[in-house]
Amino acid sequence: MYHFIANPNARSGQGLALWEKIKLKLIAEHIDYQIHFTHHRHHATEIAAELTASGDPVTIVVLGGDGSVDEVICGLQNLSLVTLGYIPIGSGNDFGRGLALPSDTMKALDLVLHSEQTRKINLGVLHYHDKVHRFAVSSGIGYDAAICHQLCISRVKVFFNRLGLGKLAYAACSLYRLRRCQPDEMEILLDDTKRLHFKRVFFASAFNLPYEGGGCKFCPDAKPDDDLLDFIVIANVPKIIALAILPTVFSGKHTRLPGVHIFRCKKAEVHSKIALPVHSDGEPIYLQKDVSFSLEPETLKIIT
Ligand SMILES: Nc1ncnc2c1ncn2[C@@H]1O[C@H](COP(=O)(O)OP(=O)(O)OP(=O)(O)O)[C@@H](O)[C@H]1O
Repeated sequence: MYHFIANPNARSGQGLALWEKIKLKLIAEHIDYQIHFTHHRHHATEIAAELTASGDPVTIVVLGGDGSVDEVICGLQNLSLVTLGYIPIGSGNDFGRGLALPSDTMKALDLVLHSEQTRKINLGVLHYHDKVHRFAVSSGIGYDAAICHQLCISRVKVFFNRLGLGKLAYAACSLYRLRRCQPDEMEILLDDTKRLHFKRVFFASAFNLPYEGGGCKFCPDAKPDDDLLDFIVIANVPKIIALAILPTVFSGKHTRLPGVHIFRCKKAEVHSKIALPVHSDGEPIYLQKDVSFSLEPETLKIIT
């Protein structure tokens, strides 16, 4: 039995129409399934928690964007008994991109239904105050999170999604937020031993997969099954250089530029002098000064 958790609102409202196409194929192939639509933010977390509470093996298929994946993994219990399939119908789809899953809806469905291959992946964990929040792709503090916060409140994403140009929404918000960004000091501690101090930090982010922001390859070498996080800090360069770095992240060539610092670790603690936006898989986690990133001890099985 496949449990589909579907965000009808993904890609600015196109999720429902895509589900109708999927449903026809499931019926035609006599697939045993249940559909669970999300009705509000964080609903996918509640559904995932209910589906995995019993302690029986369960196959869950997420139909949505990176935000939906994030909400589902945050609800999962008994990780070792869960098999997760993913049909990317969001605007960013960096989870699917990072795992090289098909971007075409029907091809992704075909893979979920007929592939016999699975891959065990790590899940990241963001810690803030006394709270934890899992992430599948990336989580960060500063400028990249400010872009995510902006995307959530602006109409730009809806506008570009209607034109089928969802990625441009991220580009537009990146430029808008860069003008307003005030880089400030951060203390960073990696694996309890390596202490770093940066004076003018744009952002500091932990990556489980290479891409965020709809295809920006910030950590080109991040692997989801190496039991490590790739940790990037963009700091100590003038804004004009930060602006020059932005287009190079699509090719991954930014790693050679000044101001780009990439580390590999199991745990990163960040203490920012000022409260800054935080995100987990693009979902806003308010403003924070102290956050840390680590890995979930258990892995999650993904249909690939
Ligand atoms: N029924 C709903 N109505 C309104 N918002 C919803 C509903 N279901 C889920 N959401 C919210 O929609 C947000 C975005 O969802 P999702 O990530 O699936 O799509 P997307 O934003 O188009 O894709 P991406 O995250 O890849 O850019 C999530 O924060 C989720 O909480």
